[in-house]
Amino acid sequence: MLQFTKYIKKKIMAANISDTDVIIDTEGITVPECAHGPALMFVRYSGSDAGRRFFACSAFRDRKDCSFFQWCDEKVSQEKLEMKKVINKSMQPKYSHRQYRERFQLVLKGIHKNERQLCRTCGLFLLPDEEKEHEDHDILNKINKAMLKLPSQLFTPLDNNKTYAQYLFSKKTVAFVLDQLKSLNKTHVICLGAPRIHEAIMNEETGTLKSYLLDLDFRYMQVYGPENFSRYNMFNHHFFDGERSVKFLTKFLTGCSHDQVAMVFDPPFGGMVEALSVSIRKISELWKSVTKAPTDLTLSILWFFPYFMEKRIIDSFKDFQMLDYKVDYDNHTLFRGDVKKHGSPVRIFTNIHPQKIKLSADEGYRFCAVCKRYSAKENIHCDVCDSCPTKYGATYRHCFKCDRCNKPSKEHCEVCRTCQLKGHSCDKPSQGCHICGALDHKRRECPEKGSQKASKRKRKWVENRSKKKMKC
Ligand SMILES: C[S@@+](CC[C@H](N)C(=O)[O-])C[C@H]1O[C@@H](n2cnc3c(N)ncnc32)[C@H](O)[C@@H]1O
Ligand SMILES: [Zn+2]
Ligand SMILES: [Zn+2]
Ligand SMILES: [Zn+2]
Ligand SMILES: [Zn+2]
Ligand SMILES: [Zn+2]
Ligand SMILES: [Zn+2]
Repeated sequence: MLQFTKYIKKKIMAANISDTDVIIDTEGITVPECAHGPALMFVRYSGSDAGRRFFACSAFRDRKDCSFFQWCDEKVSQEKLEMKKVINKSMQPKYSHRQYRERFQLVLKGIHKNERQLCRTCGLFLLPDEEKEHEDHDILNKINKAMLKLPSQLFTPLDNNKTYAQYLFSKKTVAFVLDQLKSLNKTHVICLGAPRIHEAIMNEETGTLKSYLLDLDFRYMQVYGPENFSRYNMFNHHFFDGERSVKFLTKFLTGCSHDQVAMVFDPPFGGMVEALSVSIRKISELWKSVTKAPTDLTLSILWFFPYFMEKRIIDSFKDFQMLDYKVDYDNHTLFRGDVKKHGSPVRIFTNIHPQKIKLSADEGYRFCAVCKRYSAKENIHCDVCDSCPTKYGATYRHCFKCDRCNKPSKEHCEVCRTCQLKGHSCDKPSQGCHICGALDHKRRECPEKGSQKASKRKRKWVENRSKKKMKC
């Protein structure tokens, strides 16, 4: 299982540090749309088409799930454009938000609880005469009103990592998040890709919190009206109901003070951080303009992501910090093996001061007076680094050659000039810049970018490593 978890980690990192980059700046370019709104523009750096730009689906990372693909320099025929329109339409949900709501009201008020049915295969609450169309499907019967208040438990989790990656928080994590929001005096929460937090807030009896859900999952259009839910794509900031949704979200935020709002954000881990960052900034701008927040303030965000993506988040959001709290999921079986040993690898990244987010002593967290934050019990303060440096697993050990703390399973390698796992291969850099090989930046920030000497330099660098390795 440990090996399997490593495999998943590699895949998540590969989605973000691959030979393909997303190009955010598309000003002056006509961006085509797939069924999930405007496509993203990418460039690949290797293979026969290296350097050629293309458009692909922003939401789904497998062509099997959304086949949209178009070269940026391609002339698309009218016939193909028409065909794409037909495909996009066929991939939309069966009903509009209004129609889903009307159907749901009929189910709620017109059908006795013993007769109420949900087709879990289609994610659709059924009207009386529709049963036949779903004959071979997975049908849930006898749905009472209490069950309808917990849609995230009724719907089958869409846990394909390349599409919805629907991993749902455990009860404990939901309670933790709600407690934190309350103690931070938040009243309005934007749940971006966090249906379970939304559901818990909607069911809260005290009513101190209000929530607005933004999610790609069309099934929630049945349960929540537009005043609480909009179908939204977090990779291209696309509201499927356009301005109408923006108006509802604006209305939700209207009247509350800027510091009463927070956003809880749990995206698919394989998604591109750069694209997510753009959407976060746009939502933040909306919050700023509606609540008239001072320009130097930012929307309070709790972003759930694996610890090994820390650098990528901090690169985009300098004021974010990673908390030690280990986020627990109900259906994240992929992480189970390691979770038993070390706890979950998923953390919270936030721009809220970590001191304000109290972690329970009962679960082993303690307050580090030097760092002014709560740290996990294994995360012992290092006086040399002047921080609590352990990210995951056993307590990190200080390496004076690297001048930082590293995993205890690693030891310093004179060839790589960093701490590496025993038995690693010195000539295969697992991370770092594809152009010059340095570990402290990505291809995008490489000073050698665009230089003709770059590949020569990389070749030389690899050669040197191999020579050193032989000497070693
Ligand atoms: C990792 S799950 C998070 C669920 C959360 N842990 C909870 O329990 O509420 C990812 C969520 O993002 C949603 N999602 C996936 N792709 C999306 C996209 N492109 N835009 C918006 N939401 C998306 C999924 O439907 C799912 O609810
Ligand atoms: Zn698509
Ligand atoms: Zn069905
Ligand atoms: Zn510390
Ligand atoms: Zn240290
Ligand atoms: Zn070292
Ligand atoms: Zn090495």
